[in-house]
Amino acid sequence: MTVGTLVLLRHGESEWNAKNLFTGWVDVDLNAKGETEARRGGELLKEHGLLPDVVHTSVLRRAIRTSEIALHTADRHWIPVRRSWRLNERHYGALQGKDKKQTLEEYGEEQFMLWRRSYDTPPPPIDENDEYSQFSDARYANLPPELKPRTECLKDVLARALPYWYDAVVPDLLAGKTVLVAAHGNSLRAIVKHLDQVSDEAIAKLNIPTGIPLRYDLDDSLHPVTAGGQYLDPEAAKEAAAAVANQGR
Ligand SMILES: O=C(O)[C@@H](CO)OP(=O)(O)O
Repeated sequence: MTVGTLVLLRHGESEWNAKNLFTGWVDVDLNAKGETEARRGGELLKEHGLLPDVVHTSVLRRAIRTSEIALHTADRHWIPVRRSWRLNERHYGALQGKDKKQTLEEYGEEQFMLWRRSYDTPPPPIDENDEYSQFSDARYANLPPELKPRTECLKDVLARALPYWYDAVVPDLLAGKTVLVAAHGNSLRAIVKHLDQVSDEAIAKLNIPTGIPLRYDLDDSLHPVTAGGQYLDPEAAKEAAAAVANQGR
Protein backbone atom coordinates (compact mmCIF):
# COMPACT_ATOMS: atom_id res chain seq x y z
CA MET A 1 0.00 0.00 0.00
CA THR A 2 1.28 3.47 -0.85
CA VAL A 3 0.31 5.98 1.77
CA GLY A 4 0.10 9.58 0.59
CA THR A 5 2.16 12.48 1.88
CA LEU A 6 0.97 14.79 4.61
CA VAL A 7 1.84 18.50 4.55
CA LEU A 8 1.05 20.58 7.61
CA LEU A 9 0.93 24.35 7.21
CA ARG A 10 0.37 26.85 10.00
CA HIS A 11 -1.22 30.09 8.77
CA GLY A 12 1.00 33.10 8.09
CA GLU A 13 1.36 35.88 10.65
CA SER A 14 -2.01 37.30 11.67
CA GLU A 15 -2.90 40.82 12.80
CA TRP A 16 -3.06 39.55 16.38
CA ASN A 17 0.15 37.49 16.20
CA ALA A 18 1.87 40.78 15.35
CA LYS A 19 0.15 42.59 18.26
CA ASN A 20 1.05 39.72 20.63
CA LEU A 21 -2.58 39.02 21.62
CA PHE A 22 -4.04 35.63 22.54
CA THR A 23 -6.22 34.73 19.56
CA GLY A 24 -7.79 31.25 19.72
CA TRP A 25 -11.17 31.22 17.95
CA VAL A 26 -11.23 34.99 17.24
CA ASP A 27 -11.38 35.24 13.45
CA VAL A 28 -8.58 37.70 12.71
CA ASP A 29 -7.08 38.12 9.26
CA LEU A 30 -3.52 37.71 8.00
CA ASN A 31 -1.40 40.86 7.93
CA ALA A 32 0.84 41.78 4.96
CA LYS A 33 3.74 39.73 6.39
CA GLY A 34 1.40 36.74 6.79
CA GLU A 35 0.34 37.00 3.15
CA THR A 36 4.02 37.06 2.10
CA GLU A 37 4.69 34.00 4.28
CA ALA A 38 1.75 32.18 2.68
CA ARG A 39 3.12 32.96 -0.79
CA ARG A 40 6.55 31.70 0.27
CA GLY A 41 4.84 28.54 1.58
CA GLY A 42 3.31 28.03 -1.85
CA GLU A 43 6.67 28.61 -3.57
CA LEU A 44 8.28 26.01 -1.31
CA LEU A 45 5.57 23.48 -2.22
CA LYS A 46 6.22 24.15 -5.90
CA GLU A 47 10.03 24.04 -5.57
CA HIS A 48 9.83 20.67 -3.78
CA GLY A 49 7.31 19.27 -6.25
CA LEU A 50 5.00 18.68 -3.31
CA LEU A 51 1.72 19.48 -5.00
CA PRO A 52 -1.38 18.89 -2.85
CA ASP A 53 -4.29 16.86 -4.27
CA VAL A 54 -6.68 17.97 -1.54
CA VAL A 55 -6.73 20.56 1.24
CA HIS A 56 -8.29 20.49 4.71
CA THR A 57 -8.60 23.73 6.66
CA SER A 58 -10.13 25.06 9.84
CA VAL A 59 -13.10 27.44 9.56
CA LEU A 60 -10.95 30.44 10.53
CA ARG A 61 -9.99 33.12 8.02
CA ARG A 62 -6.25 33.08 8.67
CA ALA A 63 -5.93 29.37 7.80
CA ILE A 64 -8.37 29.56 4.88
CA ARG A 65 -6.58 32.54 3.33
CA THR A 66 -3.13 31.03 3.89
CA SER A 67 -4.18 27.87 2.07
CA GLU A 68 -5.72 29.89 -0.78
CA ILE A 69 -2.63 32.07 -1.23
CA ALA A 70 -0.22 29.10 -1.00
CA LEU A 71 -2.27 26.97 -3.41
CA HIS A 72 -2.70 29.86 -5.86
CA THR A 73 1.09 30.35 -5.81
CA ALA A 74 1.65 26.62 -6.41
CA ASP A 75 -0.98 26.53 -9.23
CA ARG A 76 -3.13 24.17 -7.17
CA HIS A 77 -5.98 26.61 -6.45
CA TRP A 78 -8.41 24.14 -8.09
CA ILE A 79 -8.07 21.15 -5.76
CA PRO A 80 -10.97 19.97 -3.56
CA VAL A 81 -11.34 21.69 -0.19
CA ARG A 82 -12.82 20.52 3.10
CA ARG A 83 -13.14 22.58 6.24
CA SER A 84 -13.89 21.72 9.82
CA TRP A 85 -14.10 23.54 13.15
CA ARG A 86 -12.21 20.50 14.49
CA LEU A 87 -9.02 21.94 12.92
CA ASN A 88 -9.57 25.35 14.59
CA GLU A 89 -6.98 26.92 16.84
CA ARG A 90 -7.25 25.99 20.49
CA HIS A 91 -10.02 28.00 22.14
CA TYR A 92 -8.07 30.29 24.48
CA GLY A 93 -10.97 30.89 26.88
CA ALA A 94 -10.95 34.14 28.84
CA LEU A 95 -7.43 34.90 27.54
CA GLN A 96 -8.78 35.60 24.01
CA GLY A 97 -8.04 39.25 23.17
CA LYS A 98 -5.57 39.64 26.07
CA ASP A 99 -2.01 40.89 25.62
CA LYS A 100 0.55 38.09 26.13
CA LYS A 101 3.19 40.33 27.75
CA GLN A 102 0.68 41.85 30.18
CA THR A 103 -0.66 38.39 31.03
CA LEU A 104 2.88 37.17 31.74
CA GLU A 105 3.54 40.17 33.99
CA GLU A 106 0.22 39.80 35.82
CA TYR A 107 0.23 36.03 36.45
CA GLY A 108 3.95 35.14 36.35
CA GLU A 109 6.00 32.80 34.18
CA GLU A 110 4.74 29.50 35.61
CA GLN A 111 1.01 30.20 35.23
CA PHE A 112 1.55 31.86 31.84
CA MET A 113 3.40 28.82 30.47
CA LEU A 114 0.90 26.39 32.03
CA TRP A 115 -1.87 28.15 30.10
CA ARG A 116 0.16 28.43 26.90
CA ARG A 117 1.91 25.10 26.68
CA SER A 118 0.86 22.54 29.32
CA TYR A 119 -1.01 19.55 27.92
CA ASP A 120 -3.94 19.56 30.30
CA THR A 121 -4.39 22.94 32.02
CA PRO A 122 -7.01 25.06 30.20
CA PRO A 123 -7.18 28.85 30.69
CA PRO A 124 -10.24 30.15 32.61
CA PRO A 125 -13.45 29.80 30.54
CA ILE A 126 -14.77 32.75 28.54
CA ASP A 127 -18.15 34.28 29.33
CA GLU A 128 -20.71 33.59 26.57
CA ASN A 129 -21.36 37.32 26.24
CA ASP A 130 -17.72 38.39 26.20
CA GLU A 131 -16.85 40.50 23.13
CA TYR A 132 -14.37 37.78 22.12
CA SER A 133 -16.75 34.82 22.60
CA GLN A 134 -17.88 32.88 19.49
CA PHE A 135 -20.92 31.44 21.21
CA SER A 136 -23.40 33.01 18.78
CA ASP A 137 -21.20 32.80 15.67
CA ALA A 138 -23.20 31.47 12.69
CA ARG A 139 -20.53 28.97 11.67
CA TYR A 140 -20.97 27.06 14.94
CA ALA A 141 -24.79 27.27 14.97
CA ASN A 142 -25.25 23.54 14.35
CA LEU A 143 -22.84 22.46 17.06
CA PRO A 144 -24.59 21.15 20.17
CA PRO A 145 -23.88 23.36 23.20
CA GLU A 146 -21.80 20.66 24.91
CA LEU A 147 -19.36 20.67 21.95
CA LYS A 148 -18.98 24.46 21.87
CA PRO A 149 -15.84 25.17 23.88
CA ARG A 150 -15.57 27.98 26.42
CA THR A 151 -11.88 27.14 26.81
CA GLU A 152 -9.57 24.31 25.76
CA CYS A 153 -6.26 22.77 26.76
CA LEU A 154 -4.18 20.88 24.18
CA LYS A 155 -5.66 17.58 25.37
CA ASP A 156 -9.15 18.90 24.51
CA VAL A 157 -7.92 20.00 21.08
CA LEU A 158 -6.54 16.55 20.35
CA ALA A 159 -9.81 14.93 21.46
CA ARG A 160 -11.89 17.09 19.08
CA ALA A 161 -9.36 16.97 16.20
CA LEU A 162 -8.97 13.17 16.14
CA PRO A 163 -12.47 12.33 14.82
CA TYR A 164 -11.81 14.61 11.84
CA TRP A 165 -8.29 13.21 11.42
CA TYR A 166 -9.59 9.63 11.17
CA ASP A 167 -12.83 10.38 9.28
CA ALA A 168 -11.55 12.88 6.72
CA VAL A 169 -7.75 13.17 6.54
CA VAL A 170 -6.70 9.53 6.94
CA PRO A 171 -8.95 8.28 4.08
CA ASP A 172 -7.26 10.79 1.75
CA LEU A 173 -3.82 9.62 2.89
CA LEU A 174 -4.79 5.97 2.45
CA ALA A 175 -5.94 6.83 -1.09
CA GLY A 176 -2.32 7.87 -1.80
CA LYS A 177 -3.00 11.61 -2.00
CA THR A 178 -0.74 14.51 -1.10
CA VAL A 179 -2.82 16.09 1.64
CA LEU A 180 -2.41 19.68 2.80
CA VAL A 181 -3.73 20.50 6.27
CA ALA A 182 -3.80 24.28 6.78
CA ALA A 183 -4.46 25.06 10.41
CA HIS A 184 -3.01 26.64 13.56
CA GLY A 185 -0.13 26.55 16.02
CA ASN A 186 -1.94 24.50 18.64
CA SER A 187 -4.22 22.34 16.46
CA LEU A 188 -1.10 21.31 14.51
CA ARG A 189 0.80 20.67 17.76
CA ALA A 190 -2.02 18.27 18.69
CA ILE A 191 -1.74 16.42 15.35
CA VAL A 192 2.07 16.27 15.62
CA LYS A 193 1.77 14.94 19.19
CA HIS A 194 -0.49 12.18 17.92
CA LEU A 195 1.65 11.32 14.87
CA ASP A 196 5.03 11.34 16.64
CA GLN A 197 3.63 10.06 19.96
CA VAL A 198 5.24 12.98 21.78
CA SER A 199 4.93 12.76 25.58
CA ASP A 200 2.67 15.18 27.48
CA GLU A 201 5.82 16.83 28.91
CA ALA A 202 7.82 17.09 25.68
CA ILE A 203 4.97 18.64 23.69
CA ALA A 204 5.27 21.79 25.87
CA LYS A 205 8.58 22.55 24.13
CA LEU A 206 7.31 22.08 20.57
CA ASN A 207 6.43 25.24 18.63
CA ILE A 208 5.23 25.46 15.04
CA PRO A 209 6.36 28.43 12.92
CA THR A 210 3.99 30.35 10.64
CA GLY A 211 3.85 29.70 6.90
CA ILE A 212 6.53 26.99 6.50
CA PRO A 213 5.23 23.66 5.13
CA LEU A 214 6.09 20.62 7.28
CA ARG A 215 6.25 17.38 5.30
CA TYR A 216 5.43 13.98 6.81
CA ASP A 217 6.06 10.78 4.89
CA LEU A 218 4.11 8.00 6.58
CA ASP A 219 4.44 4.23 6.62
CA ASP A 220 1.55 1.76 6.20
CA SER A 221 0.57 2.18 9.84
CA LEU A 222 0.58 5.98 9.43
CA HIS A 223 3.73 6.33 11.53
CA PRO A 224 6.15 9.05 10.40
CA VAL A 225 9.13 7.71 8.45
CA THR A 226 11.16 10.60 9.90
CA ALA A 227 10.17 11.58 13.43
CA GLY A 228 9.09 15.22 13.55
CA GLY A 229 8.68 15.42 9.77
CA GLN A 230 10.76 17.73 7.58
CA TYR A 231 10.29 21.48 7.20
CA LEU A 232 10.72 22.58 3.59
CA ASP A 233 12.92 25.44 4.90
CA PRO A 234 14.54 23.99 8.05
CA GLU A 235 16.73 27.02 8.89
CA ALA A 236 13.85 29.49 8.72
CA ALA A 237 11.64 27.07 10.68
CA LYS A 238 14.15 26.82 13.54
CA GLU A 239 14.43 30.58 13.90
CA ALA A 240 10.68 31.17 13.60
CA ALA A 241 9.80 28.40 16.11
CA ALA A 242 12.16 30.01 18.66
CA ALA A 243 10.35 33.34 18.14
CA VAL A 244 6.98 31.66 18.83
CA ALA A 245 8.39 30.09 22.01
CA ASN A 246 9.53 33.51 23.24
CA GLN A 247 6.25 35.36 22.70
CA GLY A 248 5.25 37.49 25.65
CA ARG A 249 8.85 38.31 26.61
O1 LIG B 1 -2.88 33.15 20.39
C1 LIG B 1 -3.05 32.01 19.92
O2 LIG B 1 -4.16 31.59 19.55
C2 LIG B 1 -1.86 31.08 19.79
C3 LIG B 1 -1.34 31.02 18.39
O3 LIG B 1 -1.05 32.29 17.86
O4 LIG B 1 -0.85 31.56 20.64
P1 LIG B 1 0.19 30.66 21.46
O5 LIG B 1 1.38 30.40 20.55
O6 LIG B 1 0.57 31.56 22.62
O7 LIG B 1 -0.48 29.41 21.92
